[in-house]
Amino acid sequence: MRLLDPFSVVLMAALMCAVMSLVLFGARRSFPAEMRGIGYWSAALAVQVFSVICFALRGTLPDIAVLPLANVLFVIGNGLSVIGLQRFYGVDPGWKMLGGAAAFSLAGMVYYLQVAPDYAARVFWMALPMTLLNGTLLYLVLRHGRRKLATWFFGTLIAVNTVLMAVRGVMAITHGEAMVDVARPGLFQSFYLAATALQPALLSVGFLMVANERLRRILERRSASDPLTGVLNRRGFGDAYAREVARMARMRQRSRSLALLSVDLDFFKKINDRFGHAEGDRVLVSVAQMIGSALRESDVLARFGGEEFIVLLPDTDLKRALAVALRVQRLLRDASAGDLPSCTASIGVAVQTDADEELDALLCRADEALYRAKENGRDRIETWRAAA
Ligand SMILES: Nc1nc2c(ncn2[C@@H]2O[C@H](COP(=O)(O)OP(=O)(O)OP(=O)(O)O)[C@@H](O)[C@H]2O)c(=O)[nH]1
Repeated sequence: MRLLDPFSVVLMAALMCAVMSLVLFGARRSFPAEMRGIGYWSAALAVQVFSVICFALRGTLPDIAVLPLANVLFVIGNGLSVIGLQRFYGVDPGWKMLGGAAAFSLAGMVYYLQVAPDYAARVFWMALPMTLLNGTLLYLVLRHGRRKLATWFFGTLIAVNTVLMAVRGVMAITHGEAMVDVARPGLFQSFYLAATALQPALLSVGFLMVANERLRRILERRSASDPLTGVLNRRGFGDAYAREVARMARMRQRSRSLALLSVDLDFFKKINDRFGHAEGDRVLVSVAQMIGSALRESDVLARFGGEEFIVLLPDTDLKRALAVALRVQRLLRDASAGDLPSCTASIGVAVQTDADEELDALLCRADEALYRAKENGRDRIETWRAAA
């Protein structure tokens, strides 16, 4: 029973590969530089187009001129997908595996075409590197992919493909040439033909879905952080604060409290004026690191702009908040021996015990305390006190 015409299927496959290759090549520029591997995925598809062209020349040119090349290009195409995914996940690219798989397939193809012609043996031989490469793709997704819908879709496609490659290899040995020759009619042959034709384009869609998911996370992170120091910005801090207050409300314990430190560098304008803006930037980066080193994992550090940092201390009362503020103050003083210009900070401390209080009100109270620290001579810590 012939379900599919091999030539038409192969032609459609080549066209899909070519289009997807162009799509990925164009898309690669719209992704941030830290997202790597997309260019390799595009190259992988382009190589597979050439592989299909070689397969299509079968009959026009002698088998020995086209089949080894077509198969090796198919292996290289799949190998480049592996390299692309390795780079995408930040894993060292396995060039040796790609080279080894290509050499292995070339040797087998030439041997089973020229020396001991055997179609079934060729299919089995080719199934080995293809199963290895697709199995590596699957391993990479399982090991490094985030458990998201896009990853499940991508992983399932790769798993189906890997199983198909392995099954075809086994069937070549157990059932012989008639069962695995795609030029012959048959259900399995047609299924294999359709699946391998769709595979490169479908896998690329899966890869693009995973890449988009990564892009979404990167943009989300960027929109929540301060580009200079890498700590949270006002937006990110607002989200972290809202999460903390919601947690506080859930606990329904009146004794629970959180604290806020408003840390403002003293006479920072002088540092800029004397050493230049770039040096001022370096001081801000180093101050952010210093404050961060004085905090617990659960504490939240942010820079809203300028030379003011805000610290959120969950589950913290006034006494502990003052201890943290003191630690920050000491760290800044001690750092004056380093290569960067030294600076001190004034710190305002406010504590929140009511989960219904708004962030702006808490910030206002911390700022009032900060203002007093500035007024009273700077390089000081003041706590918010209700007006008498
Ligand atoms: N290098 C650098 N400087 C910044 C940045 N943002 C704000 N500034 C500078 O920080 C300085 C803040 O100056 P002021 O508000 O007068 O405060 P100050 O000099 O620290 O004085 P007090 O806060 O009163 O102790 C200004 O010179 C701003 O240009 C930044 O991202 N990088």
